[in-house]
Amino acid sequence: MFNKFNYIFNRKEKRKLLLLLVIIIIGSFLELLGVAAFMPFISVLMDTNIIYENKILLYFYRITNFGNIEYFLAFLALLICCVYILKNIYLSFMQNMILNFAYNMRMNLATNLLATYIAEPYTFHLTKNIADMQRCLQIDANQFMLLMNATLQLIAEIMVCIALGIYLFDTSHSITIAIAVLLIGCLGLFYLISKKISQKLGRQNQRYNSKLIQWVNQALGGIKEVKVLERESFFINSYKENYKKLIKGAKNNEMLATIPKYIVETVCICGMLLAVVGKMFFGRREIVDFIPQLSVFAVAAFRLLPSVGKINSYINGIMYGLPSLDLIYHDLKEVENNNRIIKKDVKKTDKFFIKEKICLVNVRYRYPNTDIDVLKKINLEIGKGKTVALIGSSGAGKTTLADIILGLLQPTEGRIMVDECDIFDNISLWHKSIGYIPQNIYLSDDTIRNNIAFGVEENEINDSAVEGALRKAQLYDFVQNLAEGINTFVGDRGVRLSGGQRQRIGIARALYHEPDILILDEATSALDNETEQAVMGAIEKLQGVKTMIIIAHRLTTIKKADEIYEVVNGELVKRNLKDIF
Ligand SMILES: Nc1ncnc2c1ncn2[C@@H]1O[C@H](COP(=O)(O)OP(=O)(O)OP(=O)(O)O)[C@@H](O)[C@H]1O
Repeated sequence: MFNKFNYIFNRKEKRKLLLLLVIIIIGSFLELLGVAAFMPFISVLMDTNIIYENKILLYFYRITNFGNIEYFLAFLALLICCVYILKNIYLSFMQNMILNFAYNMRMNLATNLLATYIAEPYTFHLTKNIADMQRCLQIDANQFMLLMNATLQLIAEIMVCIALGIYLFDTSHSITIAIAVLLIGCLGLFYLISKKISQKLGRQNQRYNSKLIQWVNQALGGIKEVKVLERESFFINSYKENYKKLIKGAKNNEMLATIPKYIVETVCICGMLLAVVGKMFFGRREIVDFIPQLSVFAVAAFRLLPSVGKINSYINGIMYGLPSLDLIYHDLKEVENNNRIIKKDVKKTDKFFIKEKICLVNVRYRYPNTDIDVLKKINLEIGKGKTVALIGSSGAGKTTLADIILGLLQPTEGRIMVDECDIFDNISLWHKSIGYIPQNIYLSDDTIRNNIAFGVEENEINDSAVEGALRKAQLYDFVQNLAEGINTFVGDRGVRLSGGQRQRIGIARALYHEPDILILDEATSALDNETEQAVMGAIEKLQGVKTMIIIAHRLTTIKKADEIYEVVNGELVKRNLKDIF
């Protein structure tokens, strides 16, 4: 566990943690002071002669110069109040620091995880389940925070128990030993039994949480099909079934965490009474002599009982959270070992300027964990300003080829060159030069303006570029007629727009940053003939100005292409316009 913490925390966080530990140690001494402060007060209350027997008490009695025991007692009471006020102010400050640290850790961890997931190669996302990543970012990061908080609180409570234990041992060996033996025995046994159960419940909790997210995504993501097929109850029941299993585990774990509280209370009270009874029968002193000691034990118990109970619930919390720590550690380690495409810093205005051509040289591609080459030996030259169309049957490998040209997939063999440069030498620069229009445009629940600029801060959006892109995508008139124009919200995934409008927003998005190269992957296949023609008309106007790669099923969309290639058995075969039409 500590190795994993060591891996997850950065240097700054480790320094903060060290500082917190020092603050916690000081806090436990203050707790001790809170209990110990009662001893002189009770002793003087029981027997005023103590003042003359105890050097410190005598010193205070003399310098305060009250001359009256009642006033001196009131002074001691006031002193205890002050100790408690200061101690508790300090402890609240300490708690605030612990919570701050744990919550900040949660935020940093979740942000780091998201950043690492996003930075991963596209192939990582092809194999990873989104619900698992969502759970890791939300639920596991939160579990980690709870685990972190529980560990710090556990250290604080253990420190308090040790400090108070030493003090109590000094006050009465027998009572302390009796209680300690009983406590360690009972709680040790309980811990051994509950450890495995808690970890198992934690792992179950992870699994069911993932499933819950998955059911929500499936039910709401496919709401149209769910409604038309009237499968509402299937999704609701599946969700509820999972929830039942989740809450059963969570409840059992909560229960497991509360049991020690009752054990501790029973053991402490029984232990203390046993020790007193033992002293009464076998001790050599009068029972009245033990009253100050017993009072201190009562005060200590008042502080210690909840503390020991909490220690157990923290241990339980740690066990329950361990699977989340394992998973976060595993995910961070996994991505560390992946070969990421190294990105170089580029200026906003930088671009790849094609002088002559884009070349695909002997490109071979095989998806990870498969044993078939989807693309075998692709050689292709696309001259500057030319439009190349790629056709082929379903599953032939057109999208794979587009993803390789986009730099999302790295060829298993071969290179993608822009004049003399390999695009993977500076992938950011390449991405700035291309506009990509996929078959399904992802629209966020935001305005048309923000969806076109996509991922650009609102105050940095270039409105004339948005307008230009809208015009080129044949959307300008439609947007002008909307009551709120470009500030109209499109709804989640663009539900308030028609398929054709969504597609054209995607085209406008690709054109917004004025790329030199356009890659269209079945970009117009969802549009009706008329809209498709209008959009293709707009795209055809860019012919000669931009270098274009068009993947299409409908041959009408590639009529004006300069060259046509068909993907057959993982290879490219040049086709003639006349042969196709
Ligand atoms: N993530 C993946 N892992 C393994 N194999 C994959 C993966 N994605 C695609 N494939 C396989 O690669 C082959 C080519 O798929 P691709 O999507 O490139 O075809 P396509 O020509 O674009 O098809 P369509 O026209 O139907 O979109 C298919 O046989 C497909 O099963």
